[in-house]
Amino acid sequence: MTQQTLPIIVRNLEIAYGDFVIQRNLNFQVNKGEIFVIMGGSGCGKTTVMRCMSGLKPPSRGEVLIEGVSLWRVDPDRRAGVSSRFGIVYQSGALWSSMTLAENIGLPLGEYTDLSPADIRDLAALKLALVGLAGFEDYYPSEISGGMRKRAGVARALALDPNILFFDEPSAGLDPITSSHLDDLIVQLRDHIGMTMVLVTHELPSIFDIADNAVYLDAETKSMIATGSPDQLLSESADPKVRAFLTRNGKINL
Ligand SMILES: Nc1ncnc2c1ncn2[C@@H]1O[C@H](COP(=O)(O)OP(=O)(O)OP(=O)(O)O)[C@@H](O)[C@H]1O
Repeated sequence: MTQQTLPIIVRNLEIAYGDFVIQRNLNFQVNKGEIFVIMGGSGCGKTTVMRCMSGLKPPSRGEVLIEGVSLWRVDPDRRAGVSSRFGIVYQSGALWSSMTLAENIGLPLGEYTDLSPADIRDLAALKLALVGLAGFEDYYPSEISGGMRKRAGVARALALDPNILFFDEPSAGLDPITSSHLDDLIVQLRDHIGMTMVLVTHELPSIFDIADNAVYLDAETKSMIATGSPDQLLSESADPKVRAFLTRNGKINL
């Protein structure tokens, strides 16, 4: 795959808050149609790296190439154009509590398209059906379960037909069964729509069940110490931190 067709290349990336560097020397790529996980212990910078990859926070050094376009070196208008092809699913679902699910999903459609209100409603219903919420158009977020709210958050992120979907801790606050259903949905969307997915998570079941490739960020050295498929990292990584992370709680037997 050439640089132009690779969805995401992260090159020599450094992220910082003010003078405080969180991660540096990050180099990895995300292939088209893959589920890519950013993993690591609490506070190592996973969410910040994802914010940088999705156009929300500028890096202090290095670059993020999206299909060959350097996201932080182009002008803000071009960056907004590239970012408009991203969908972001936030931990909380980020739904407006005073709006129905259909209205929540219709919001970006009303803002960024010329579709009529009737078409917007139809499209919102279609996106809800895609995530298994057909018939829930007129429900308010408070009237559905936590797992359903996450799905509605996914439907909203799908509203503008993104080519890359970013998830921040999709399983946060969900029980293991609901979380595994959400993982199934992520795989289905990738398989049926061919979207590229980037997930921040430290949930081992998700990492081993759905990730094609991953990067491990280490808080101590402030850099990535491994990248590859989780199975490959488990069997080949000599780094004790990566092995400890992937085998913690005795969930995986070596
Ligand atoms: N807006 C901010 N200003 C200053 N420091 C911040 C800000 N947001 C995060 N940080 C710090 O940056 C570091 C990385 O945070 P980040 O949320 O990216 O890590 P994470 O790996 O996603 O954490 P977690 O797994 O706990 O959600 C942390 O030390 C955090 O305290």
